[in-house]
Amino acid sequence: MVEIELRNVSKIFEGKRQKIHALKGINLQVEKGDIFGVIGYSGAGKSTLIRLINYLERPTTGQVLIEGKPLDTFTPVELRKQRKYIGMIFQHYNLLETRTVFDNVAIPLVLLRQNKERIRKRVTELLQYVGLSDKAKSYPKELSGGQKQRVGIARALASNPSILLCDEVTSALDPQTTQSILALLKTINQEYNITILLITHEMSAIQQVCNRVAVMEKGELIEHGTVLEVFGNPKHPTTQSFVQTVIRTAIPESVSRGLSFKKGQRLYKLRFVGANVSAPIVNELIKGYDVQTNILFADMNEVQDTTLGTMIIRLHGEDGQVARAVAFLKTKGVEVQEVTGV
Ligand SMILES: Nc1ncnc2c1ncn2[C@@H]1O[C@H](COP(=O)(O)OP(=O)(O)OP(=O)(O)O)[C@@H](O)[C@H]1O
Repeated sequence: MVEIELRNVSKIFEGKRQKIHALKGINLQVEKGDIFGVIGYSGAGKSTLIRLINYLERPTTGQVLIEGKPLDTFTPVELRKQRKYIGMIFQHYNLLETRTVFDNVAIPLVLLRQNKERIRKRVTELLQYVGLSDKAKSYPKELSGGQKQRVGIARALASNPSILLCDEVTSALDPQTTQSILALLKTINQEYNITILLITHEMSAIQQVCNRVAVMEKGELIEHGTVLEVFGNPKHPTTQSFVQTVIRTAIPESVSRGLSFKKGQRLYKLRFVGANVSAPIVNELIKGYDVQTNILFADMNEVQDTTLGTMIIRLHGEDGQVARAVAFLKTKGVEVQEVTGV
C-alpha cells in the first residue's frame, strides 16, 4: 500500500529579489513499512519536502497524499487529527529545555488531552522502550546528544504515529551514537510497522537502514529505487559520488599508480551483486579459460543484507580467449567493464 505520495509537486518561495524553486515536479511514492531515504546536498530541497508531507508548507502546484487522501482536501480540524499520525524527529532534537524528559515525552499526549494516569503509563512505557527509564526526571541539558535524540524519538512515538519523519536526525551525532539511533529506528520500523522517511546527506545512514532511496539535487529528484539498485548501479554523477562515499567503485590510487597497459593484457572492473559474490567465479575463470588472471583489487560491502563486490582483474592471453573469458563472466551475472586508462 502506498502511504505517502507526492504527485508532480513543486514549491516556489517568493524571495525579495527572486523566486526560489525549492522543489520541481517531484513524483514520489513511499510504501507502508518502507524506511525510505532521501539524500541530497545542502539546499537540494530535502527539508522542504518533509515539511510538505506534514503540511507545514503547502505545495505551489501538485498534490501530497497520505494513504491516498490529498492533504489539500482536509479541513483544519481533519489536518490536526492527521498530524497525530505523523511523528517527526529533528537534527537538533527540539526539546523544551525547561521541562524534564518525562514532560517532554508527554507533550503530544497532553495536547491530545489524555488523562494523567494514561499519560504516566504511556510515557513510562516509551522511556523504557528507548532505554531512558532512569532519566525521566532529568533535564535535556543533562543528557548526551544520543540520549536527547532518544527523547525526541519517544516523544514522536507517543501518539502512535503510522509515519515517522526524520530530518537529519544523526547529523549532530558521533558515528557510534549514529549507529545506535539508526538501529533503534530500524527496530521501531520492524516492531510497529511504522513507515520512516529519513532525510540525510550521509549515504552511510541510508546504507545501514533504508530499503529505498531517492536522490535529490537542486529541487529535482534525480534518481530513485531500492537501495540495492541505486548502490549497485548508480546512474547520475551525483548519485555516483554519494555511493562512492561508502562503496569503493573507483580504482584506488595505490592500485592505479601501478597499472600498466601492455599489449596482450587487459584490465577489467567487475561488479558482483548478491549470490554471485560468493560463487567461485574467478576460480572457474582461471581453470576453464586459457588466460592468465591477476586480481589487482577487491572490495566487498553489505547493502540491504546483500553483498556488493568490486574487483579489478588483469587478463593476459589471446584476444579470442580473453573475449570468451569476459563472455563467461557476463553469463554469471557479473557486470564487466573494461578499464582503458586511469
Ligand atoms: N521559507 C523559505 N523561504 C525562502 N526560501 C526557502 C525557504 N525554505 C527553503 N528555502 C530555499 O529552498 C531551497 C531548498 O531548501 P531546503 O532547506 O529544503 O534544502 P535542504 O536540502 O533541506 O538543505 P539543508 O540540508 O541545508 O537543510 C534552498 O535554496 C533554500 O534557501
